[in-house]
Formats: sequence, structure tokens, C-alpha cells
Amino acid sequence: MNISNNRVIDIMHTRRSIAKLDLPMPTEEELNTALTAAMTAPDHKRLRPWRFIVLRDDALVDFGQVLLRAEQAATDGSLSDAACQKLLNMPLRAPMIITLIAQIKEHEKVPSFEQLLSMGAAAQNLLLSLESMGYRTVWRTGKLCNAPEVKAYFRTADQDIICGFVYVGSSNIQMPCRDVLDLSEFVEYRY
Ligand SMILES: Cc1cc2nc3c(=O)[nH]c(=O)nc-3n(C[C@H](O)[C@H](O)[C@H](O)COP(=O)(O)O)c2cc1C
Repeated sequence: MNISNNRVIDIMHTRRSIAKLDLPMPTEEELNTALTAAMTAPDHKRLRPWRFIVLRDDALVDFGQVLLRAEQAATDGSLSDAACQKLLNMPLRAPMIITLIAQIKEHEKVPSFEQLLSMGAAAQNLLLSLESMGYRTVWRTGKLCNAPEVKAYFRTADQDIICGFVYVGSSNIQMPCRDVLDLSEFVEYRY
């Protein structure tokens, strides 16, 4: 098997998160392709515990207001103007945000942690698919990720878990290569 010149592995190695992203963002067709690839994630009993909510344009502004309300509720409203502005600007760090929601279902053989992991696998598929199309991303959560105001905005059920927000766009920033890991720190072989 030829493992050099393997595009999938190259994309995994070279993908880096980028904090500030600009246009262009994926077209509808590209996004549908990436989301379809995301949903090839391993999925015990085919529960499909995934929900994706794509925000762009005015929805990014709305989401900033939701974050502000959530923070105000958590801090009894005692926020400086600068802190308010920072929250409002958070979703504007990219032209598109894909919200990742693990829609947890009751199943006798599939506990919630498996469904959560399936959403995580779908998220990584999504990052790699978008990267393969030339877009850049960053997966963020933040302390307000599952705040009641945020869950209400995305109309999630109580048991659902918002697994974060994939910020998507473009950037010419060249990030340094990853450190080379010593596999023996993380991997053990038994024969
Ligand atoms: C579930 C999850 C939540 C994350 N939340 C944040 C976050 O809120 N803010 C942040 O800067 N990075 C966050 N990260 C880390 C970045 O997505 C990214 O992986 C990290 O900055 C390392 O960069 P790299 O992807 O280029 O290796 C999160 C990662 C995961 C998996």
C-alpha cells in the first residue's frame, strides 16, 4: 500500500484551526457535500444523533445577541460595554458557523456517551471535508455553549448537548507544522 501521497492523511496532518476567517464561505452544494460526509461517522444502531444548524448573515448577529443575553443572565447583567461588545462580535469571526448538536436518543444498547462520540466523529469529518475543499475552520465551544438561552435559541431538548460551533471561512494564514509526537507516549502494543 502506498502511504505517501495519500490525500486524506495529508489533509489530516496539515489541517490547522484558524481564529479569524473571511469570505469566501462554502457554497450550498459544497456545504451539503461536507455535511453528507460528516454523517458517514460511525453510528451505533443508526440513531443518527446529529443535528447541524448553519448560521450566516443576520443569524450571526442574532447569535451574538443570544450570547450576550446568556452572559447577562449568568452574571446578573453586570457587564462592561467592552464585555458586551466582545460577546456580540464573537460570532462575527467567520462568515459561517455550523452548530453541532448531539441529539441524544433513548436506546437500551446505545448510551448517550456513544451518541456524543458519534457527533464528535461527524465533527471531525466535517472539518476535514471543508479543509479538502480549501476552506479553513475552527471548532469552538466556550462557557456559554450549553447555557439555557443558547439551548433555547437552537430549540434543543433537555438531553441534547451542543457540542460546539464550527466556524468556517477562508484565510491565507500559514500555520506552523504540527509538533512531531513521540508515539510511545500515547500508544502501547501488546502481542
Ligand atoms: C469540543 C472542542 C471544543 C473546543 N473549544 C474551543 C474554544 O472554545 N476555543 C478555542 O480557542 N479552541 C477550542 N477548541 C480547540 C480548537 O478547535 C483547536 O483544536 C485547537 O486550537 C488546536 O488547533 P488545531 O486544530 O490547529 O490543532 C475546541 C476543541 C474541541 C474538540
